[in-house]
Amino acid sequence: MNDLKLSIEQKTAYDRDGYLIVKNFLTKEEVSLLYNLATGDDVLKDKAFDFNDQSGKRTKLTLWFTPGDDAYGLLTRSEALVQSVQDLLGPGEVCHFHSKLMQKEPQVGGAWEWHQDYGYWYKNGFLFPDAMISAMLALTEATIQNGCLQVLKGSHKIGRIEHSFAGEQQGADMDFVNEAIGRFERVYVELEPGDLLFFHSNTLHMSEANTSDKPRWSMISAYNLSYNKPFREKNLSCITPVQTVANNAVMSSGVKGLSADRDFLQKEDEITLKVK
Ligand SMILES: O=C(O)CCC(=O)C(=O)O
Ligand SMILES: [Fe+2]
Repeated sequence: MNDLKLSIEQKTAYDRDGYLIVKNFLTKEEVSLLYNLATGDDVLKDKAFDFNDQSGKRTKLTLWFTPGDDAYGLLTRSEALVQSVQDLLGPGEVCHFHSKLMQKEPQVGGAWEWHQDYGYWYKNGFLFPDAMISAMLALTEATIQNGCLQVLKGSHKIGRIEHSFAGEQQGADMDFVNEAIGRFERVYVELEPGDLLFFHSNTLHMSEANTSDKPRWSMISAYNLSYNKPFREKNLSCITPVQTVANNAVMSSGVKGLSADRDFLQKEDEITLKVK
């Protein structure tokens, strides 16, 4: 793992643009360990649920709250990742809200409507969007062809936009989105395996369906500062400071899968997701 220390310039860019790309955050060995685990682990597969877009295409995702001692937990607790989150969010205790393994399969991987992650999290009762961030780690390459993330550069400055159900997802009010599209640059975030993208909880983003013959797999981890205590979300992970581990923990732990008694999200239990 890259001994990441974000520069003042990177922090300035994040504050200005609402996102920051860190190339080669993970080594090739780490990515292949994590990807093999993602594709081979029965628990990760068993706990996955389908998340449908409006046209019926689906993303498979597995979401857990408390980070454990498995390779994914160790990654999200690594000094490099947690310290970078700290640098971007500013003072406060860094907590891990949840991580999702996103499995966007060839031909069937679904689209994501324009949204802000805070469009979801506001509904969980979080008050402070600036205390929340998403970190997306590419496990495969992400390209325009396989439906990479698109962000509107600088759109986090808009503040929260109203969100309502768009199929099973939350979509931002399209009048505001269309206005924003006219005013902010649209960036296609193409990533190599091991690259990392940070984005602000109010950054408008979306992705197209994966109509290519290549999968797009990623992990998205959401972090929060402990003072930002939500009044609806019951899971305590988001206000529990992360116990950090050394950057080499992912590799030195060997391949270790997630245990089945982890606090995985059941789709039915989540108030921000509509279950038909
Ligand atoms: O991975 C994607 O294409 C988008 C997912 C996303 O924005 C989310 O889960 O909030
Ligand atoms: Fe999102």
